[in-house]
Amino acid sequence: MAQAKKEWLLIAQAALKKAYVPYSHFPVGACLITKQGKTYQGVNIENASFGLSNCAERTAIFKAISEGERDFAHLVVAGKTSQPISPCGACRQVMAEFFTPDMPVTLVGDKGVIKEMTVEQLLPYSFTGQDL
Ligand SMILES: O=c1ccn([C@H]2C[C@H](O)[C@@H](CO)O2)c(=O)[nH]1
Ligand SMILES: [Zn+2]
Repeated sequence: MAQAKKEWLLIAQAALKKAYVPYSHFPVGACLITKQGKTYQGVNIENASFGLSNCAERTAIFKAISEGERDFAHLVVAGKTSQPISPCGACRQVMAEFFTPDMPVTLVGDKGVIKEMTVEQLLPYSFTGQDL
């Protein structure tokens, strides 16, 4: 694996311990990489009103967007799952909003198994601004 990608993986996994998950005890970490190589970490942040919880992927995306970033190269998502973690539907839709269909998304669990997908593979035939 390329050195940069190893580092992104470590950044996503390091985020796991910052997740705020008092209800699910299911931490998720993310590392979003811009085309210029800057990284944004994200974690899931839960709420006593469960539906207000925010996933790690969207936390990383919203952090970057609110800092003015628009051009992204890669997203890495890490879970403590036996299989590579599977992003939820809401996050897939937000990915489709901000990422190109061919952008790579790396999914990892805690057994070292890595799944490489693209945004389009995660959400085929997505609804976007071009449909409006
Ligand atoms: O890809 C995923 C899947 C789930 N979660 C969060 C949402 C919730 O806090 C917890 C359990 O669903 O995991 C993420 O952050 N990312
Ligand atoms: Zn999600």
